[in-house]
Amino acid sequence: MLYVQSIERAREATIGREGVSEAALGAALARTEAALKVVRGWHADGSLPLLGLPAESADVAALKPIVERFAGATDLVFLGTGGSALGGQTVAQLADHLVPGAAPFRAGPRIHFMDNLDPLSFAALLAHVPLATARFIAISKSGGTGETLMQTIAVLDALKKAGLEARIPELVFGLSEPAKPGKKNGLRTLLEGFGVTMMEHHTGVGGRFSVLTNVGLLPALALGLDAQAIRAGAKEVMDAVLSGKPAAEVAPALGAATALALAEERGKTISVVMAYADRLAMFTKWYVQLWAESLGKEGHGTTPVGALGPVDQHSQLQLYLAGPKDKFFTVITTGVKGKGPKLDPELSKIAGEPDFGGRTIGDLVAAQGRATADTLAKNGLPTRTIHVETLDERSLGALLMHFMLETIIAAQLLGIDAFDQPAVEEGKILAKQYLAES
Ligand SMILES: O=P(O)(O)OC[C@H]1O[C@](O)(CO)[C@@H](O)[C@@H]1O
Repeated sequence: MLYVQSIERAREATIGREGVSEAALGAALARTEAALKVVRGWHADGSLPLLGLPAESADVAALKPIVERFAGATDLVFLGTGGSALGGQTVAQLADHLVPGAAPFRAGPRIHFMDNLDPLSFAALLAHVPLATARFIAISKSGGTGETLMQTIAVLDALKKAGLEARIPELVFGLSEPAKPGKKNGLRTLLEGFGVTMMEHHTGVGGRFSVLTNVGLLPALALGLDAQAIRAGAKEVMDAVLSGKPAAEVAPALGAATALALAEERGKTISVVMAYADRLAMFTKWYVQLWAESLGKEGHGTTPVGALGPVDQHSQLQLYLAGPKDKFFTVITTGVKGKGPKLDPELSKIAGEPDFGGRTIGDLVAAQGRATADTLAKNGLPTRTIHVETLDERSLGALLMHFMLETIIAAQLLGIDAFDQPAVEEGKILAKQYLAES
């Protein structure tokens, strides 16, 4: 198994009355059998293409010629937001993207995910990025997201003003849904007008579920990662779902049942995912969108919170341990024992920490992850642990698939559609209206 999940510290039998009772978990698991059946049916009839992706590889191979066109680039600038950026960034962290201490020294092109629209940041990018040697990749499933359209227009304009208009088809790439009669796709129309190569966003895979498509795997390949291994890891989890085993033995099903039972029985309306690895920081942000946008409907949903260990022990843990008992915790650890600098015994003694001597930084981080899970449990707070011994493409693929399946199964249990986000549209329309009036 690429990861090991345990819900023992979420059970009433282990932690007391804030934990899920056997009866409530049993009932949720019984409902989960039906949800699993639905998911297996969707896989069999192909009606949810995401479920078949882990077994595919031809589409990944087809990205090679695009990635070859990035060769020699000084900068790769990804334009896009939400599901069009979070999966790519999550995967890119395996190649040290946004990893303190490592990111500035990584070989290869500089990576920019301009996912948040901030005028000062975007102006800074355009002022500093060498336009002639950068590649710009605009990603939007709908092709109508205001942030992405604005960024793309600004880039095209900058290229034109720099006398690079003739090179736009070489420097700019697009990724969006195929043209549909009667459906506006501003990004596609704009870029095609400049002769830009357009890649197709899978029509059957929603943005926040798109990390295993070209949306997440193009950045992976561009950073030299093994995209097929990401798919292979995801396939192991999908295979477990298809194995026909009972829900209690299928990790994403057990996770969904536990989360839902804790929300219903014990009022755990906040789901904190705390990962003890810098390279999982974006994973927690990806999870937040996935869980929030998929389940926050019709008065349902629990509020996802991403946290990073050990740093957030020094900001959030006090609240988690002594604040309202409204949270379900997931602590994700990796096999860091023995990793990193080994500490000098003499210096450790002088610092008043003789036990640090001969130990590695990874030894401490491993101990901290374990201690946090145990402390939460000792305080009667329901905690699931997920351990990934080796964080690499395969295990990340497995984690991504686990959480996508857990979310889909949770939506089934709640009787809601995991794949739309109708409430967000209202604000988008209003913002465009205010802009027109300004
Ligand atoms: O990929 P698109 O269509 O630009 O959408 C970006 C994001 O905006 C949302 O539609 C929400 O506003 C997300 O669901 C999506 O991931």
